Amino acid sequence: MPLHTDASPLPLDAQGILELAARSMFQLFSTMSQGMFLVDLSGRIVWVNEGYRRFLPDLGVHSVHDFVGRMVEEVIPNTQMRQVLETGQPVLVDLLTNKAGTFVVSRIPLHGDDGRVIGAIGIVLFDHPETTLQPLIAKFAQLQRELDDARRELAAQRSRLPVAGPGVRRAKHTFASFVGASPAATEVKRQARRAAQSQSPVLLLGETGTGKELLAHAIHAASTRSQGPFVSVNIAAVPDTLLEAEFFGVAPGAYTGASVRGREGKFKLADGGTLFLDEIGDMPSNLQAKLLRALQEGEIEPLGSNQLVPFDVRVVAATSRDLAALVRDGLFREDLFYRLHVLPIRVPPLRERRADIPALVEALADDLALRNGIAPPELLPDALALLGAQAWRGNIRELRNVLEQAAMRSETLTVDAEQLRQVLRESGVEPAAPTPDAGGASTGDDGAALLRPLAVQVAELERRAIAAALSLHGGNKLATARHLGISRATLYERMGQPLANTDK
Ligand SMILES: Nc1ncnc2c1ncn2[C@@H]1O[C@H](COP(=O)(O)OP(=O)(O)OP(=O)(O)O)[C@@H](O)[C@H]1O
Repeated sequence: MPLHTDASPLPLDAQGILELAARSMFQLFSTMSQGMFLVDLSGRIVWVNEGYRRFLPDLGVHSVHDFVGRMVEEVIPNTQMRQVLETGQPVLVDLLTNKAGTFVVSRIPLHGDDGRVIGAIGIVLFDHPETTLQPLIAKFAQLQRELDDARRELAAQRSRLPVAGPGVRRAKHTFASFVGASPAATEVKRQARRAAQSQSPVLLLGETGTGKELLAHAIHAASTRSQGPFVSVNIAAVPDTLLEAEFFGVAPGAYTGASVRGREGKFKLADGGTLFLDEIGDMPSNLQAKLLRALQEGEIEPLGSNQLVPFDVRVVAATSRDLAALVRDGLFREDLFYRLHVLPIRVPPLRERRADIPALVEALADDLALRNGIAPPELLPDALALLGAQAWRGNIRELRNVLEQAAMRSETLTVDAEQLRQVLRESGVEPAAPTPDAGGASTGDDGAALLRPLAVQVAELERRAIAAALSLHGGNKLATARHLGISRATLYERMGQPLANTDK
């Protein structure tokens, strides 16, 4: 292709092309950047473009005449232009913070014909990077957090301190972290607080993302074992073949390839503290028997050892599966079920406590802001109403994810209903239409509902209580009646069924 045509008159010589390229790039930077200025070899400002002038008031300079002719350090605090003049090395991207704000800047030396530095050019690529570069900064903040976590875990493994090995920590949450003041949330916290006072096993039952793990931490933190370790095992996440070693540990040199020092299992690591067994419904059946024996005897037998090791652990188990149904189907041992089912707590799904949504949104937004180094996203009223109407099958975890994605996409840090709809659709959920009280302003228990005849309201409450207790106990009527503090006969009567003697 010819370089020199009438339509595109490119110079033919290399020098000409270079000069043209330099001029074009200079113009590009001048228009695309937020501002530019030039200093001579002594560091004196000799030129400033139109864009840069708007920073002058924040730098405390009243006119361009007070800027041009001054030494760069006098008017731009923290500038690194002098280093560029002295070393001749460009700084392509840097953050500069001074009284005018934080800026992403470039500094490029200017060379004379003989190759020597004769000055430098300063370019403000972005101002307010905390908003313009938000996705980048958020990503960086997240990577930094992950790096910090990994470093902490590594340091603790090295020093073999049980408090910070993977899954071994002091409790991260207390009851104050469990946000919610609706009747359902208050009741679950009441039950969990009572459970914290006891040494018996606790079984947390509830859909995914309802806060079972958070409650397990809180129970530990409020128990007499709070100074001991909190150790968790997510049974669904560990391959079946590794679970036994994970639970009970491995004796030194137990098998070819086993470490000479052996490995402590989670039971031993949790000694004196709480062992949280998450997704207990996924426990393989051969291990169920071993877990039952360990719980009954208070002793474990590490793999490859024939010695029994005592442990002192309080077990909190959790599952999102219907454990009673698993027992009925022969997939979960009944004796283990009863061993764990001493203090069952049903953790309600979010749709049963919609009144908590505004408070949860506020707490989650603050937490997101803290973790990502941003201002908390602010939800407009239509956005809150939309959130209040969703089914939330993934419960609070899903709410958190939706908020996080919406906040990351919003350029203004306010989130409206349309942005949320988009996020919901992209995660495969068809958004439900907002309902008038969906923002949680009303709990649904007040207003017109409270003015209905008392008998109607009492009957409705009774129906809901029985349904909830039946579901918690997998349809077991005896356990349901006990839970509700009524006789089995009363339960049948309220359910409108004849008393069945064969029923448990
Ligand atoms: N009441 C609450 N207040 C504030 N945050 C909550 C609450 N409940 C849950 N969360 C947050 O929601 C997320 C999911 O909670 P958590 O992991 O405890 O749920 P889970 O029931 O154990 O879920 P899974 O069954 O999937 O393990 C976490 O980020 C947790 O901090």
